[in-house]
Amino acid sequence: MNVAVKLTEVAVGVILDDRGQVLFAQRPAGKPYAGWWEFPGGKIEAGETVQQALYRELEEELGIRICDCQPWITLQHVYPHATVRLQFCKVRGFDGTPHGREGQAYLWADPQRPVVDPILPAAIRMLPWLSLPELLRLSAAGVLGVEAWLARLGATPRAMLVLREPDLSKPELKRVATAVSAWRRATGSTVLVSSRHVHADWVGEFDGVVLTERDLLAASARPAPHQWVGASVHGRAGIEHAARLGLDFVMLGAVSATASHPGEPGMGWTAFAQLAAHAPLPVYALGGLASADLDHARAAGGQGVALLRGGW
Ligand SMILES: Nc1nc2c([nH]c(=O)n2[C@@H]2O[C@H](COP(=O)(O)OP(=O)(O)OP(=O)(O)O)[C@@H](O)[C@H]2O)c(=O)[nH]1
Repeated sequence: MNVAVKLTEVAVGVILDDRGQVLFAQRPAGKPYAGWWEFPGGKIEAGETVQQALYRELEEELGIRICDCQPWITLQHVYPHATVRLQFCKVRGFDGTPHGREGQAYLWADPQRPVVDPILPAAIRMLPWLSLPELLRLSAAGVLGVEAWLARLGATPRAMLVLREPDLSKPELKRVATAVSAWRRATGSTVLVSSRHVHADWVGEFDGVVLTERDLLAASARPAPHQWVGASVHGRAGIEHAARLGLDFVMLGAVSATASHPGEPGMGWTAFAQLAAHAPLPVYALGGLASADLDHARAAGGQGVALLRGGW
């Protein structure tokens, strides 16, 4: 028998300050999971949008009026008391000073060292994702030329880089990978390698892997032992499979027309938003973009932008 599950819709605010700290609130006595820490928010009432519900909840709970709020992650979680669909939004701007109007404790903390404990199971999944940058750079030695790109890499401070070079010869790849390893050590950067290169002996030290969509769809488990695992996807099937495997992010594209695929129009921001704003993991916009597109990506529910030519 198919029993319909009642879904409780919840709007959640991941409120960020200029130093990257987030605001945690403690669930008050009398509620399920009393004493556990969470991000502020609450149930969406009939007829409300996510943003309207969050505006109301944060004013009621914390006395603040949000003015910069974007969708980020949507996920379902089954608790003994309810099945919830949580729509996490990033809040980067608000008026007023947060104060616990319902007597609950709250505090600002670094999401990588949150000091509060215990944190609700569905909220804790956001913490590693909060250390992902908004700008992901894809190596561009093949499109800009090896020497030109290595010069630009050398002038680039700490960043998250995906090494993906489908068009270089083996000796060129080895030279690029050696330089990338040295840059990684010198700047404390994070380097992820495309799954098309991951078994090559030249690859050097790196921090994670980005699966091609083909490798993603062929995988039945998250590849071990990497700190970060992402995937490159073109639509809903890829996003859903990446979420099932517990990956950290996807790059979704192409959003705009790209020089790599002349004549093919991109999916555009509307289609990107329909997928990204409902995705259960962070989604970078990819394809024909520049850092000036970051505002579009944020507004569309994206984690940020992944840049090839536009990143250098
Ligand atoms: N606000 C919030 N709720 C979360 C988070 N993570 C998470 O699983 N939830 C779940 O989402 C649901 C939110 O319901 P709530 O009881 O806080 O909502 P509310 O303030 O409207 O409560 P009320 O109807 O009792 O007044 C709870 O089941 C809670 O366990 C989170 O980070 N923030």
